[in-house]
Amino acid sequence: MTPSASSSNPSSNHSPNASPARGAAAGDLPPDHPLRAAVRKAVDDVRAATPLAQSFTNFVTINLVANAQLAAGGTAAMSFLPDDVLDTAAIAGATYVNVGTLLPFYGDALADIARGLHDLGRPWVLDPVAAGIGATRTAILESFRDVPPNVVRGNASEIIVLDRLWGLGGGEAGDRTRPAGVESVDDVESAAAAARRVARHLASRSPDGRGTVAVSGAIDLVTDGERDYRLPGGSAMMTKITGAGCSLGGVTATYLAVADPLTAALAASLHFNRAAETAAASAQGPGSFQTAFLDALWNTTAERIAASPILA
Ligand SMILES: Nc1ncnc2c1ncn2[C@@H]1O[C@H](COP(=O)(O)OP(=O)(O)OP(=O)(O)O)[C@@H](O)[C@H]1O
Ligand SMILES: Cc1ncsc1CCO
Ligand SMILES: [Mg+2]
Repeated sequence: MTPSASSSNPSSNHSPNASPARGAAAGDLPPDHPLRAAVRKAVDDVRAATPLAQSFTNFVTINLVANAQLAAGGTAAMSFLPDDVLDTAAIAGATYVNVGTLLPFYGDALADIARGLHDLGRPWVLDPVAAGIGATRTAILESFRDVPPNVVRGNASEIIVLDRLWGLGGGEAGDRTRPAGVESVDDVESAAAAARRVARHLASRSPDGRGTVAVSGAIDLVTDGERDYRLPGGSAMMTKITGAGCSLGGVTATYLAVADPLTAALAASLHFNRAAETAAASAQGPGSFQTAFLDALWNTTAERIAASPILA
């Protein structure tokens, strides 16, 4: 189906010459580019190995996160206590942390979990949902600064705020944006500089020197701080189901269980975009779209995901 919100959706434009981004002279990566082989391998490896990625996530979308991880080929486990999360981290391929809904004990718990994951050297993905709203969430996100994740996945407003909270050089006078609840009020391109700064910060704190930020929106942006990759397509129907972003974060953790941060973020975002296009073609509205989307996550081939437009 074609929702009215998709009139500006570039999903039908898969041309290598698709307008990439403000000021960027980007072209599609060639078919033999190593990143395409890495993405294809990650998709195959998840389906072969069914890796566990655990989640500490919000209670609005927790079921969709688990189901998307299963449909992508992984397995799920949800945990909220530091001892439970850190014991599970030892056997999980990666951990997903989402700060969408907070409870009083989360402040201490999440600071302990981030420190523990760092000390154990276990990879994790942060989804800084609603960054900038509430002193408790701000304190939690600030506590991650020195023991940060390997991947940050969020919408544009969340990435802009995280850059500011971590004092990475953004936050010019007057730049006081924050999400409207969990929704972005900024477009992806306005978060590009912040995304690069956050990615470089992640890399600087990681023993392997790698870190990646994925900014979701009409054209997703994935950056390792050195190079930007723009991923057109998907469906605006994704904004009509709750948890599209949360489940993308969970599936990014699934891919992080088998791949490096950049490959994991690319594979998850590309997988979501292709599955969303398939789902939109048959859905009658948000309910059937969510069902069709899970089916499409399951059925989309590694070849199709790896052949996606990747503008760099
Ligand atoms: N206009 C759009 N056109 C195509 N795809 C979109 C559009 N907006 C969002 N998406 C896709 O939806 C998914 C979730 O991105 P979004 O930016 O909505 O996350 P979010 O705001 O964190 O969502 P939530 O917090 O509600 O789970 C991504 O795969 C993204 O590519
Ligand atoms: C609606 C909502 N509220 C807190 S988290 C969440 C899910 C989308 O991020
Ligand atoms: Mg979100």
